Amino acid sequence: MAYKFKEEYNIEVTDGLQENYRNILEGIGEDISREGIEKTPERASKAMQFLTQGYKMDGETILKEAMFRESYDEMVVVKDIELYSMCEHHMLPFFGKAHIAYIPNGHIVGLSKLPRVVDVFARRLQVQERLTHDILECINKTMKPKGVAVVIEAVHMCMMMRGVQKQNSATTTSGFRGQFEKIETRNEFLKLISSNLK
Ligand SMILES: Nc1nc2c(ncn2[C@@H]2O[C@H](COP(=O)(O)OP(=O)(O)OP(=O)(O)O)[C@@H](O)[C@H]2O)c(=O)[nH]1
Ligand SMILES: [Zn+2]
Repeated sequence: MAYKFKEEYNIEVTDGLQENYRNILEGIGEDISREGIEKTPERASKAMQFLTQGYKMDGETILKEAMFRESYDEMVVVKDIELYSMCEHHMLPFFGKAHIAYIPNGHIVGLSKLPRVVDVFARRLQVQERLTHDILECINKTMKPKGVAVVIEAVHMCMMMRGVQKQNSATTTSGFRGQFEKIETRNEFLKLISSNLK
């Protein structure tokens, strides 16, 4: 169960980050001794460790914990997996949904492991394209399915709160391997993820 983030923080990392957060607060003109801010460096340090816990996780190990031999060879789709990540350019959140499909090749995987793999790669500094690719390749390499597809739809705070300040634009990225490279299979997946069935 190495992938479960325990609320245990490395003291040296926490101390190092706290020092830096103190500098940031001073840098923006905050009074670091006022009551509301006093503990903020420690809180922010722990929050940042939580949000980047994916660096310590391994997607392959997670998938292998629940791969079961099974002859089912139709498409399996897990859609609307919520994700929270941070862009590597501004360290601001981007968030949205991931949709994953695979076609088994002798093995199925525990359904919860797919959202866990999303978190492994989302809980780091990312760009949406690489996040999509990381998830795709992890599933492809570990499960060797007949096909795998990943679509991510997300909004980026760095485009909303600052910069171009566009509130209504969303970004879609996708990746397809194996049988999903065929247009009919890809279309079936895209149709399934656009249905409202919950
Ligand atoms: N391709 C891609 N770009 C991203 C992602 N997240 C943020 N960005 C972009 O990264 C770019 C960084 O561009 P720079 O010109 O170096 O940074 P900047 O001056 O802050 O740019 P603006 O955001 O346009 O103000 C921006 O265009 C962001 O919109 C992502 O996941 N994928
Ligand atoms: Zn950004």
